Amino acid sequence: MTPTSRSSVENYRARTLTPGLGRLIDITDIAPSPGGDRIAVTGNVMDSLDRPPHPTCHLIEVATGKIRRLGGVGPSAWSSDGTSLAYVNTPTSVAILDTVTGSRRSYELPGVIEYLRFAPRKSSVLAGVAQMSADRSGADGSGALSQDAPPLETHPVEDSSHDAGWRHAWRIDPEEGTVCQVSPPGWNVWEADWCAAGIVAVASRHPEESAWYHARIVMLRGPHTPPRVIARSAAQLGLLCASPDGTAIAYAEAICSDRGIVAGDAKILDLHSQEITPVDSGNVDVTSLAWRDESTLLATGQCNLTTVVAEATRDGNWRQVWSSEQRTCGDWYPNAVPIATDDGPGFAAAIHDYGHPPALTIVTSAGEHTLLDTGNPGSDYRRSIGGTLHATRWHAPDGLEIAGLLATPNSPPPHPLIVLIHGGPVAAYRPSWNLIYDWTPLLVASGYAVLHPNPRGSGGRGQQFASLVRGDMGGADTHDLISAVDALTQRGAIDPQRVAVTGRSYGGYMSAWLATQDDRWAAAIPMAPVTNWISQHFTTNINSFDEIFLDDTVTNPAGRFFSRSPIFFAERVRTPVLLIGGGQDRCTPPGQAVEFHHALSHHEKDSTLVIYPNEGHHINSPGARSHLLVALLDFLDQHMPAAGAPDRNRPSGSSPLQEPVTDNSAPVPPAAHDPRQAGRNRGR
Ligand SMILES: CSCC[C@H](NC=O)C(=O)N[C@@H](CO)C(=O)O
Repeated sequence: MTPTSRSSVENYRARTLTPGLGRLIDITDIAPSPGGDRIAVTGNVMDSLDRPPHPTCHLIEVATGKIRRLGGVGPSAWSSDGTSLAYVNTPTSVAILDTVTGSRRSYELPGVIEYLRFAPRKSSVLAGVAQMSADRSGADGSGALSQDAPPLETHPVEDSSHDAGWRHAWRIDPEEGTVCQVSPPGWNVWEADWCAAGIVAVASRHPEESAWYHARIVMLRGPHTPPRVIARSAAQLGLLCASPDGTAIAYAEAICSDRGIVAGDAKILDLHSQEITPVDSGNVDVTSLAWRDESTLLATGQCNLTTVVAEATRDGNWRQVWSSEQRTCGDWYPNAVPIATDDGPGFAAAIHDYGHPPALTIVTSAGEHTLLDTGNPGSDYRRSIGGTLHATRWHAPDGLEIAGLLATPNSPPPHPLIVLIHGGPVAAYRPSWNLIYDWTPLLVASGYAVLHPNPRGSGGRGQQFASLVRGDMGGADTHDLISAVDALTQRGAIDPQRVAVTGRSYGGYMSAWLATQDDRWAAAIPMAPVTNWISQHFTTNINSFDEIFLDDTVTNPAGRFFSRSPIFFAERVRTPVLLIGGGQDRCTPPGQAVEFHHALSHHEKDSTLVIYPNEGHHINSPGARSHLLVALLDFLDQHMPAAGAPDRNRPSGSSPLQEPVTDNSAPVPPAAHDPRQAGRNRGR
């Protein structure tokens, strides 16, 4: 670790984060009251630079913008008369606040509460409860849900005592003061909502993450009766919500690679007639659904790089009410919720773009009204050093147009380039504040252009486009990425001698794979990668994923489990490789990075391995994150220094990232981020 990169990262973190300490820095859940006069908001607050942000609920008065901190960890739900607000108070308890009297009662549940739904016109609350041993989704960072459990001493996915935790639906009855499980044993409930006949759910017969890929929509019939299946799909099912009168449900049918990252075709199922009406959203992949009233849904979606908000009626008609190619809302994908306003029906969303962090905004036909802006001098500073983001398009060798977002320093081109490949593969970039990973502004400020490509298989371009990666991972999408580098070179935007490839999860797989397929890369940095689909199949908690997306069986020796695994082509690699993994990752276990490192070392290639013992699929703790960024900058600087990168001979403090800050943070405690396992092999 060079002191220069270290001080760059520490200064970057201090200057971008310190001004936001103690304040909301993002918005993760928005719940408007039925009358639209108040909005319950959950967002993250960071108290100190060396602790991860924590979620907190707030209540905002729409007329005045007055904000009250409720505490709790969210999310929340309103009763239909607007007099009660339920919110997750601690990970395992729900608070129900009487907003008229101010009194509050708390209900303890036997696990981690993931979502809440108030029964229409009643006081009961439905809670989705996951047992402590249940897995987080890969999209949520993987690892066990239990925050307090000590890190496992053994390799987590090989620990046979690890019992997959179940997820169940529970009912809280405030009038009786009781809580009870309402889903039957033997059925795992991923999502649920009230309906006229009881409760509808996305459910599967097994609790493991892998079972989600085959989940169905069921009608729950109490804790002692098997549910009745009411909808199934060859793809995945999500975004379930029931109409306020409980007579219909809306959901999305989508090709998904991750639980919680859903973009697809919206459907409405009439629970009485059993008739399913497709919503005609055209080229828009639907990413969130919420009923405005008995007959109208507010839907959000992505169409290529554009974010779309629309209203859909029960007969499947679609009317766009807002769209932007420059701004977006939501987290992994666009998200917005309906709100009643004096100007008529509107929507509330956390709107952001590459230059502005999320701002809670109410949008009506009369215009936009910002209620809460999470911007602060730290985000202003980040904008000032983060360069410019442009949409860019190129053609793959087979003629298919591919789109992406290119972030460039404000210095003249050509720039050294980092190709930052998103995970999934069915996810997508759009012009958002964090561009999924939150690394781009630092890389741009260090002198690198960063390409965020949406190769075939990405979300937001329809189910046919998403399906192009099924049975062909590491196939045509490889050429979508290579052709991007060719196009940017031809346009004079980048220096082809200094191109790195990186990404996490599926992006980590593609980074390792590209290093085996082409020698043009100056550096490859696969993070949480898959490098051997065969061992991945037997160690991951989502082995349905590889079967679906390789469209093959692990026992086929001539099949894609072999032919698309980077490890079997390690001898071809000419690129220096830095492999990163999380010790608690159950999605792409750390063994995937370890195996590739050993294979590269066996062939005397230049490989470095860093495993963070206490991290999951995402590297979240501030210490490990800082270590990762320093390792990344050092590796890039070593193999493809940026012209505008800090000059090693320049005195500290003379580059934008090294200016001393007045309110500096404490240095990162070394014990928090010392990699347990780090190896280096200097190859030929
Ligand atoms: C390559 S195996 C699984 C990869 C994972 N997708 C499914 O779980 C993945 O790429 N996750 C992304 C999110 O899309 C990530 O960034 O973690």
